[in-house]
Amino acid sequence: MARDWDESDVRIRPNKKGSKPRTKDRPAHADALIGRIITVDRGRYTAIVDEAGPDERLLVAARARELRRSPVVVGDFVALVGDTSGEPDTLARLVRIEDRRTLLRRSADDTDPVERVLVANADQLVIVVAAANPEPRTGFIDRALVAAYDAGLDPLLLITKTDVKDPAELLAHYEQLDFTIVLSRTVGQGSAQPGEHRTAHLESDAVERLSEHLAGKVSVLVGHSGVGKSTMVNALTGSNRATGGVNAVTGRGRHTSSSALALKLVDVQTGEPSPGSWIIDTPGIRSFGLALVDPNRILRAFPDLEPGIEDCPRGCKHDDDAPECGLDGWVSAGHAGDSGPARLASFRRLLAAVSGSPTATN
Ligand SMILES: Nc1nc2c(ncn2[C@@H]2O[C@H](COP(=O)(O)OP(=O)(O)OP(=O)(O)O)[C@@H](O)[C@H]2O)c(=O)[nH]1
Ligand SMILES: [Zn+2]
Repeated sequence: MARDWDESDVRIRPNKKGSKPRTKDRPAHADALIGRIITVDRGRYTAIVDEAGPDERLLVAARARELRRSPVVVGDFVALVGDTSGEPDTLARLVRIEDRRTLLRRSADDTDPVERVLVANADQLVIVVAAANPEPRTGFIDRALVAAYDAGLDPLLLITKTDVKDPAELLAHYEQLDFTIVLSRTVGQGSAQPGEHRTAHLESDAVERLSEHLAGKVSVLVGHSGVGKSTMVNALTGSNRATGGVNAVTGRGRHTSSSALALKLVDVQTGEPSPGSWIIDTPGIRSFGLALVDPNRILRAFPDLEPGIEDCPRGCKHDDDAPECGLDGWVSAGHAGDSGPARLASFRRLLAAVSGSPTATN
């Protein structure tokens, strides 16, 4: 379809204000291929085109001059022109970034308003913590939850290493929050079978449970070093990063940069790629600065509490230091149900995380 077009079909009207094409009226490069960005490395963008189709292939592209100042991130859908053969040593031209459905971003820290765009068009944020070794930090989880809600992603909490420690205490902490929690553990103390990699052997039920939640979605994984992220990603994608096996998808050797990387989820039963299911690993992202997040957007993640702010005084921050906050009355009147008080506490914990209050950093 799109290929029946040719450059001459696209009439770009002269623009009085400058040289920018009137993309709103008629897209420039209507003959372009649309690709999904799977990794970004030093100004080179790897895109997958004709995904799951007969001509599925990877293209390496560089940004067109007019996009020099526009960040292109993993998960972006982009328009590609020029040499789109995907042959070795060819370079396509990336001429347009399609509208983003969701956008995961952060500031460098909580007070720096400069936006870093991290991942586009993801559906889900998988927050990975270990039950122990390293100890889970609720401050990190809360912070990641805020980032997820702010970006429009569904959060999922993955607690690894439940063989090392019972996660009951951590689970109790999040009892009242309405998101999916998956527990995983290793079995057989990581005793490597011949032909197996040296990584721990994850209980297959846990891997299956998680992969059910990932099927058909684009999921971003975040977590601190050592929580078992790579171990899980390897189990889910059939790749082994430690040995550089990632190139089944990236077409390259070991992924050495610290930028995000999208990998295809593999069907645990058949070993075949699961269509439309992507896992985005983010080695460079350890936490989220939240300077960009408006407290009212956090509240949007608590629809059971939200109507309560109608009774708030003007400019109410809804936090622990807001004595006239309408949320207290709303909750004590029972409007938010039995779980209201805990939900309000959770909300205020997230608020505290945004403002960097010490109560959130446990
Ligand atoms: N006991 C136990 N060990 C695990 C589990 N999952 C992973 N591990 C081990 O934990 C260690 C860290 O795992 P990785 O997968 O390398 O952790 P990571 O989060 O990718 O860490 P970085 O590569 O530093 O980002 C490895 O020795 C794993 O074998 C688990 O469920 N239980
Ligand atoms: Zn209030």
